Amino acid sequence: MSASPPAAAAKSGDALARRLAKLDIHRQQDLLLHLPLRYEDETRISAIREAREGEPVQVEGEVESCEVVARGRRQLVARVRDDSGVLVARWLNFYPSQQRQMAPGRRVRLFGELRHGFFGAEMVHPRVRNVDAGEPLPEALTPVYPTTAGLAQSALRKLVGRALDAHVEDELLPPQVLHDLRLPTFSAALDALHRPGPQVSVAALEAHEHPAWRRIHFEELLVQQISLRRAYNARRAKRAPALKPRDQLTRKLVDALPFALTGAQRRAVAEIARDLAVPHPMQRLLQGDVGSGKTVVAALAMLQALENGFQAALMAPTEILAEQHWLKLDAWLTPLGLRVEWLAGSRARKEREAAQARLAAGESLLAVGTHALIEDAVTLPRLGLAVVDEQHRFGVRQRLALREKAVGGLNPHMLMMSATPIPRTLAMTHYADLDVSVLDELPPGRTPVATRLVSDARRDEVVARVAAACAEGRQAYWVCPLIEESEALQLKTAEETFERLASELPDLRVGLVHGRLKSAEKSATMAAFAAGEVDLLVATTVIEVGVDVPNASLMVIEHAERFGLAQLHQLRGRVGRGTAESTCVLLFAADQPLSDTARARLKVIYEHTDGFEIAREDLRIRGPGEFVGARQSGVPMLRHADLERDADLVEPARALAERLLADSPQAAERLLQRWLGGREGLLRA
Ligand SMILES: Nc1ncnc2c1ncn2[C@@H]1O[C@H](COP(=O)(O)OP(=O)(O)OP(=O)(O)O)[C@@H](O)[C@H]1O
Repeated sequence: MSASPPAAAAKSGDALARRLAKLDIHRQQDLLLHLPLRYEDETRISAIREAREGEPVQVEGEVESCEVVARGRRQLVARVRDDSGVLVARWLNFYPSQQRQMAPGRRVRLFGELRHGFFGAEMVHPRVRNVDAGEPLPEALTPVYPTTAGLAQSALRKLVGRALDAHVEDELLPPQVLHDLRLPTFSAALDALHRPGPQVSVAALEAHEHPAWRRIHFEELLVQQISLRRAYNARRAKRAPALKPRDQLTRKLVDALPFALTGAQRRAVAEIARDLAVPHPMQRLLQGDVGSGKTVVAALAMLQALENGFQAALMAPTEILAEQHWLKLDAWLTPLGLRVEWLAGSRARKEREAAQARLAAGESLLAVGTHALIEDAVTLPRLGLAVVDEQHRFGVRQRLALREKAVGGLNPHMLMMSATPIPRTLAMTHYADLDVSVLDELPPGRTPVATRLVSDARRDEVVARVAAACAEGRQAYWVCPLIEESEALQLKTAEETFERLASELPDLRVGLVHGRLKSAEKSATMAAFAAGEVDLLVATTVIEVGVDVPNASLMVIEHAERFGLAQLHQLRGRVGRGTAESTCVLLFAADQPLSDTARARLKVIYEHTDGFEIAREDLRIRGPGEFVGARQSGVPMLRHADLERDADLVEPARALAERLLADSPQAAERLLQRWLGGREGLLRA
């Protein structure tokens, strides 16, 4: 895009190129997709006397006078007259060129907001255009583009205009799709957005409700699908060990379990088993609602690797969670004669080194741990399956690091697990490069958790309820108020809550866990709670995921209005895991009004128990951002499309992406080029 020499031109061309690069405009055609933020209507002229206040208008008249007034700060003050009256225009900071534009006798069009003040009509800092009498008005609305310092709207408009003039129709979508979805062609959409005619409603354009926008949204979603699908295909072309189902260890585990697998678990196990048997790396996301039983599904997948002489490892983001998994796997697999190695920061160095040595020598085939698993000292030479729990809490690099523990170019299969249900549109747009298994069925015998919303003015009654539940031999959680701004304050609050409850409930054995405790203390307290030696566990959100104590039947969450929906759902999921009737009490602050969002969240959690439903509501309330850590996942970000508004376009985009990749790979490639240019690699890094 930079101008050609001579030197001076080249220099200013470079500066321009740098500014454009800031807007992510690197090629001529990037200008086409640099779409307006809003529009100004310069297609009509208002009479000064009749011009409406409070909205941008254009007036035209002759400059009667123009002078620099030094009243405090220097101002440029001009009077402009049309047939209906006079208007005063003012500039606080001005250039000599502006003064020249406003020379008395010149004819001007002023664009800006007009006020009818005490001294008559006034405009502050209007935009000025010198015109000849009778000069025609522009036929299109004036687009206003996102820009950057040093790049004027007018310059950007010219560049876009030139790119549009040079653009030749380059329709890459099949006519049938345009017809079915009632979309304009690419060129027509660009024209409509960059140069909308005067009859088009500015409001509809700015609200992205015009068919031209729909075309852009669809194409952007399509490009995202193509890009994800290509990544998927590229991965499936790589080689991985074929881990055939041999039904030896897996059968033994299924027979030994104290429960029968649910239908959903059996389905997921079969999907995974099929993937593992293929000599290409699996990349599957296992999504399950709270308490749906993901761990056993992971265990069966790991055993399939073992049956084929390969190792398997499971990594979880927190020590509490990793330890829970380890305890479960250890209890299930030790009876089968298997050793499960436990790798976490808190383990004594000697024990850790011994475990690492057994894994490195291939004597041990199974490892469970935290980030400790991806430390340099760890090798898993025959790693055939890497399982990552709560995968969105890890960075891309960490997930890859686990896979790279294998040696000799071995490419392990990956199973990722998430306890945060993700709405379907979001899964399709962010995880289209993964296969997804869903556990949408809870083990039988669970009674739904009753949710109560209680004002904290009635805290005493809630404390009494805790006492009653524990007197019946049940256990309870009390979740401390969340204080995101300060970890120190969070700690103090947790300790105070603990002390207060311990003194209010002298007959109960009360424990405390929070993020700042040493790992050994944390796991001792958790173990005591699991063993029924602690009645009431006061905790911060460290217990959010994975904690599984079926005898706990009461959960109290203080200042529930401060928690996010996914968090509340996860926390509530800590109870109702046994057969006893369980209750979750959401205490909310009585002394201050709830924000609309907080109220909406509490209503959703009160009304719904299904995680997928809650996730859909959550998406509606706060948008997709926090669900998936989109930036981390390396998926190209959507600039124009909106998953909520354009939900109906996602499925057609997915279908067309697959079709294009199969039947017209060139069109798919050109779409990627059009939208991402050479940047796809960067975005996916
Ligand atoms: N089919 C089943 N029938 C009965 N109990 C089951 C079944 N599957 C798993 N469980 C038990 O249900 C509990 C929850 O299982 P698990 O901890 O794997 O859930 P999870 O999906 O990880 O949930 P969370 O994300 O809430 O931790 C465990 O105690 C587990 O042993």
